Amino acid sequence: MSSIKPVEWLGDRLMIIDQTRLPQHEIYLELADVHQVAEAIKSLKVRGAPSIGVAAAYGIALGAQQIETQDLEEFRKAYKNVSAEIAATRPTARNLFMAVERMDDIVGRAPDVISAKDRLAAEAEKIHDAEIESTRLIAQNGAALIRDGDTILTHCNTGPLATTGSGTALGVIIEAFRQGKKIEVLATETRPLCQGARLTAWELRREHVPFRLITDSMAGHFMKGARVDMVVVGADRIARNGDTANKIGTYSIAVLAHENGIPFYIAAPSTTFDQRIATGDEIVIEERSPDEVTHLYGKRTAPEGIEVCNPAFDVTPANYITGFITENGILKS
Ligand SMILES: CSC[C@@H](O)[C@@H](O)C(=O)COP(=O)(O)O
Repeated sequence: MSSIKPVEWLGDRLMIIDQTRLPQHEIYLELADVHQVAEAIKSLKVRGAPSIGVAAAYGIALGAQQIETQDLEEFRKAYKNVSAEIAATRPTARNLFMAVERMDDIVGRAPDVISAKDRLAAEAEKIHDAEIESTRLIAQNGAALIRDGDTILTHCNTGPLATTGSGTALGVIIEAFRQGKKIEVLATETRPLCQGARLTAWELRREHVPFRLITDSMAGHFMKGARVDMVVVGADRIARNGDTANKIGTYSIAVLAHENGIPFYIAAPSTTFDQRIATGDEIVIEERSPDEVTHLYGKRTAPEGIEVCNPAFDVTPANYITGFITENGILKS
């Protein structure tokens, strides 16, 4: 089985797998400029906090490469637009802003245009390599929490597609399975865009991990019946006090886990932790198009002309979180 490369730097363009077309179509797209990268992030062709951060870094490196001047001040002015275009794509994932800040810092310190461009490309590769290594360690650290015979519930998609590496929550699950533990997974559909049904189901099947797909509203039913031993999900941004933004629906699952005495873990690299914000109240929640709610797989399911809410994420208060599985070990909440 070939390994998935959700984001690949080709030196003068970026290749991604179009996650909006999975699982029916495995299509790779070549993105030739920063505008195409920004559009791919906005439209979720590339998605999941670590993958967004990696694509953002390469997008900025690509945009900078295409600035034609040799004058450093002019270059820095044009670079600001490149960086701002990427920063404006999606507001919630900390990884995106971590990447933007690191790239901005490189430009601020470069002595000339040629070295700025070279160092930006090198920095993007460094960010990419670090996410791959972090998720490898997260998978190992988290797998130790899983016992033989466990049923694990997960939400959204947090595998290789979402991370460019082993995955966060899904990486933990896949690693436990590879270690020979007999586990079963309950994967939620994850409305409105069905990252669970489309992407997690695709990734688990590729890995031959036994799983069953459930709709989001079935989670409580399975937890109450003592048929879930552990919940593990990913994160888009974690505040200093441990409040965690993740895919919409995560908060409901955390409350249900708490009510039923089931451990609830967040798996995330240090690049998702935001030291600048004290609590989850400061996290900006992305509001996406109403079409994502009124339509399912491109087909309208709701009447025309109605009011719709579509927050892409919610915040789970730290007191519902048993612990954080990171590359540096398990942090208790
Ligand atoms: C390892 S990915 C962690 C999160 O980014 C993931 O759980 C999630 O919420 C993804 O949301 P998405 O809107 O699909 O980018």
